[in-house]
Amino acid sequence: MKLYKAYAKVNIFLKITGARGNYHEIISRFMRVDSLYDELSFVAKNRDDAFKIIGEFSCKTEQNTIYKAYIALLDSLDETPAKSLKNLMDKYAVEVKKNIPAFAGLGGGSSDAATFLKMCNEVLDLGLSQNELALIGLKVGADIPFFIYGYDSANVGGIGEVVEEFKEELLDFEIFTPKIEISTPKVYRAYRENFYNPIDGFKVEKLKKTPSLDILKKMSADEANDLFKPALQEYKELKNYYKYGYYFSGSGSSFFRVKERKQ
Ligand SMILES: C[C@](O)(CO)[C@H](O)COP(=O)(O)OP(=O)(O)OC[C@H]1O[C@@H](n2ccc(N)nc2=O)[C@H](O)[C@@H]1O
Ligand SMILES: Nc1ncnc2c1ncn2[C@@H]1O[C@H](COP(=O)(O)OP(=O)(O)OP(=O)(O)O)[C@@H](O)[C@H]1O
Repeated sequence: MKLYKAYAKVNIFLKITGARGNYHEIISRFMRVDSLYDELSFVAKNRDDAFKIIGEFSCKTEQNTIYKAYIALLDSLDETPAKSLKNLMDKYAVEVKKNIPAFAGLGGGSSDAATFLKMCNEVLDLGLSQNELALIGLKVGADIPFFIYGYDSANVGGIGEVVEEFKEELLDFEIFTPKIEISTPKVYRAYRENFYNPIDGFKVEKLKKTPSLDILKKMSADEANDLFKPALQEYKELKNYYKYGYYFSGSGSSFFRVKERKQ
């Protein structure tokens, strides 16, 4: 069966622009990490088994983003395509070769979910547009729309649903992920309680136009990512891993820097 790659991402910058209920509106440059991906495929399974995910996961199937994406997709479909989807998942398991670390700020779970949605759309010929898939994905996680569109680089806004391609060369990253299980809601909560200071529209427009390499030359790690300071506050041990010249991805715990321009 065909292998599908679910790439990781890094957040070159991540600035908060406001609040929306329990969520935060952001402006962030997402870049795909070409060298780090999970591999997903459909493999034949016993018809009697329930929805099955094969792979090394620390969570139950019901909590897996792939399962949540399946439920969200089922909910969005009319009766006939919903039946085909159920039929597909009766016959096949989703096998995942997990390479992207979890709790890493690299979007592993989100990328798996997005890839699963795209696989179903392709295999069942559901005819869903990228916008439709992104909206279904958004119900499962804020990072999923970026992975649906599959751009190398994009400015991501709203809570994650506004994805605008940014044309630039893909960069090659060196990444390290401290073994700290960072909770994304906890970091956002700490930001809201102690660091809340949304940036203005003028700065947003400037950031959106600046190439990623320039951002990384001009900004320090804490200037580039509004979640770095709250993460340091909530996870004191993070400080021991920080190395000068590295940047913080998402809510962590990964740090990255550019290796070289991709040939
Ligand atoms: C940190 C990032 O990964 C950066 O790309 C994302 O902003 C978070 O994306 P994610 O992990 O897919 O987030 P979700 O699983 O949708 O949300 C987890 C929790 O993070 C917080 N959250 C998430 C996204 C966002 N724009 N504002 C938030 O405040 C909310 O408390 C939410 O309940
Ligand atoms: N498909 C999946 N891959 C990895 N972890 C998953 C998946 N589905 C659910 N999880 C659970 O989600 C948590 C971590 O999620 P994930 O791998 O997406 O990392 P993350 O670093 O939080 O991602 P993000 O970049 O969005 O912050 C763990 O509790 C893990 O058990």
